Amino acid sequence: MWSTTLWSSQVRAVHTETTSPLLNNTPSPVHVPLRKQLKDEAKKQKALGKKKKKNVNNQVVDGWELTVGIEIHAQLNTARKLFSPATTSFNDDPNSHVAYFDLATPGSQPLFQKETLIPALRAALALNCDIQNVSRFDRKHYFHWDQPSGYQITQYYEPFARDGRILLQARDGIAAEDGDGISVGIKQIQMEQDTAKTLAQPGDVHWIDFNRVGLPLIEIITLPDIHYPATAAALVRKIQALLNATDSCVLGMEAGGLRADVNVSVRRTDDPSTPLGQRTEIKNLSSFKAVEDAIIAERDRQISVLESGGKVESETRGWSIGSTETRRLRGKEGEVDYRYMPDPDLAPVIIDNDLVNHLRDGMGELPDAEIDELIQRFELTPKDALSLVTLDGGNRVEYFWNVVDLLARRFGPNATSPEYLSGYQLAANWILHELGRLTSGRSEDDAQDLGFTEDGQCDRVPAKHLVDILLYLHQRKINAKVAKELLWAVFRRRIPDEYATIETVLDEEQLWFDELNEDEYIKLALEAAEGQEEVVKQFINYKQFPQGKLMFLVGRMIRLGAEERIDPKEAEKVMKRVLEETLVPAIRN
Ligand SMILES: Nc1ncnc2c1ncn2[C@@H]1O[C@H](COP(=O)(O)OP(=O)(O)OP(=O)(O)O)[C@@H](O)[C@H]1O
Ligand SMILES: [Mg+2]
Ligand SMILES: [Mg+2]
Repeated sequence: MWSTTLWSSQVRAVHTETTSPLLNNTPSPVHVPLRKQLKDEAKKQKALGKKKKKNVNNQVVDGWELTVGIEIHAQLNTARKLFSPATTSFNDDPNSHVAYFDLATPGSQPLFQKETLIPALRAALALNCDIQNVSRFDRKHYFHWDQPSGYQITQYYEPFARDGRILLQARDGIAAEDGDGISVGIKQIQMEQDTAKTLAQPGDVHWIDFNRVGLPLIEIITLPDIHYPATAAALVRKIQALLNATDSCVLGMEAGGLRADVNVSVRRTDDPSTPLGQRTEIKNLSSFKAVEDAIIAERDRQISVLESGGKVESETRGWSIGSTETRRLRGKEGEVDYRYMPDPDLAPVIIDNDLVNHLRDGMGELPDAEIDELIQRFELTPKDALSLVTLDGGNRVEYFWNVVDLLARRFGPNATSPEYLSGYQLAANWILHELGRLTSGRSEDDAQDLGFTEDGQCDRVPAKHLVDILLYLHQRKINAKVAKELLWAVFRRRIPDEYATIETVLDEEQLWFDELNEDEYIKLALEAAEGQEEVVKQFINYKQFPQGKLMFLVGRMIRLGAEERIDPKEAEKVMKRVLEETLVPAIRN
């Protein structure tokens, strides 16, 4: 009876005259993908030749204290909607996953989908919350086309999780003013329904996609514990990483699976007894940068209002990428406007301690512990370790672990001994930087996702191919240039079928590194220095070692020799030794 394909791939047009003052999701202008917005903005800035004030230097305004509290809405990783058996979908045909209840069809009733609790509980545990054994659902009323029933079901009076905490460390990218770290309180987490998606069209037409209506969300509400814009962005980034790591939410901000509302207030620092200032709320931010930029803009706006004798109004504001100002959307609705009431159609949610303990035991390693492990085991920099864990929603680090396993197998019984450390480091470096380069693209065609899966597979660059390339490079059987070309060939699927393995490619194309032997390097160094007495003289009694001159001579070596037989690092070493032991003494005498 519950149809999940109520409207098959149709988009209905709705004509509107007015918009509700209470609408939650303000209709967006004609939809432009985030990636394109970011690109366009970069172009615009470039064209203007504008140098923006760096955010790093803009964390504090003398005489004022900023206070921020954040509400994060995240889509739970579940198969079904919160109160209907319609399946969840991303990017499917519009209105293809809609049950009667989702449209508030008369006679339909909510059916709580219990399994949606599992990812919600995992998220709450990762944020150190107290799970409430009893919680309830309430109705929050407002009238807008994105919510057909006229109310959103949420948890207002009794949320399922309270009193959590998240620790932010310096390596998470918090403002320098916060020092080594800061703990931000989580006031509560509640489950609630998502709204339908509105796609504004030219003219007075809005398309509505009800696939999203009723999807399960959690709203994570922090205490107003944040005082610097960069720390706010770091908090959202870290919560996203935690939600990904616990599989509570699989989509990040860029994919629209996570949205943040920031609440901003300011107060003068001269009298510490003054209460917090009046907050305004900026809704629906969809990137970490937008979080930081919008807070800075709103802080500065409030300060100038107050400095000119005005009063900050309680209001809801908006922000668009690339702007320098927030804009008023509407006065902030109060609790009275929403007419909250317990939902009489839904029973209380009872959560047993056994379930909570079971989930806590099965949580696995959280990002902080994983970053510590990467730093300790492979001596990665905190920055690289953090990037590895954060990129691709945590999928890239899974790929790294797969590569580590394969490498260890190839290194043999002593795989954990220090002599192989540089091999694992090379892998981390390549997985972060060289693989990153593949998609940041030489051409538009390359600008695509590498498509890492949750279990760390990558169809475009299979781990076994990468391991072959890295091993040959590490053993100096190929040089870096060939290694990079091979990576591109793998990525672009340019390796012909008959070349089944990397080894056959190297054989067939004669790409093995046939490095010069020591005598040949020395001969080449001497040859490169011929007729360069003036340069060689710079290496006698220098104040600062003339590295530039050394590299000039190395450059000559590479041009004179067979480039594919030279390792530039080795050439540099030999050149330096030849200068010190032969060429300089010859001039001195
Ligand atoms: N003076 C203040 N300055 C900055 N932030 C504040 C201040 N007072 C409260 N906050 C923050 O504002 C947020 C309030 O969120 P909450 O969901 O409780 O209410 P709401 O914004 O009225 O609800 P909703 O937007 O979901 O309808 C919290 O993150 C809180 O920490
Ligand atoms: Mg809220
Ligand atoms: Mg709010």
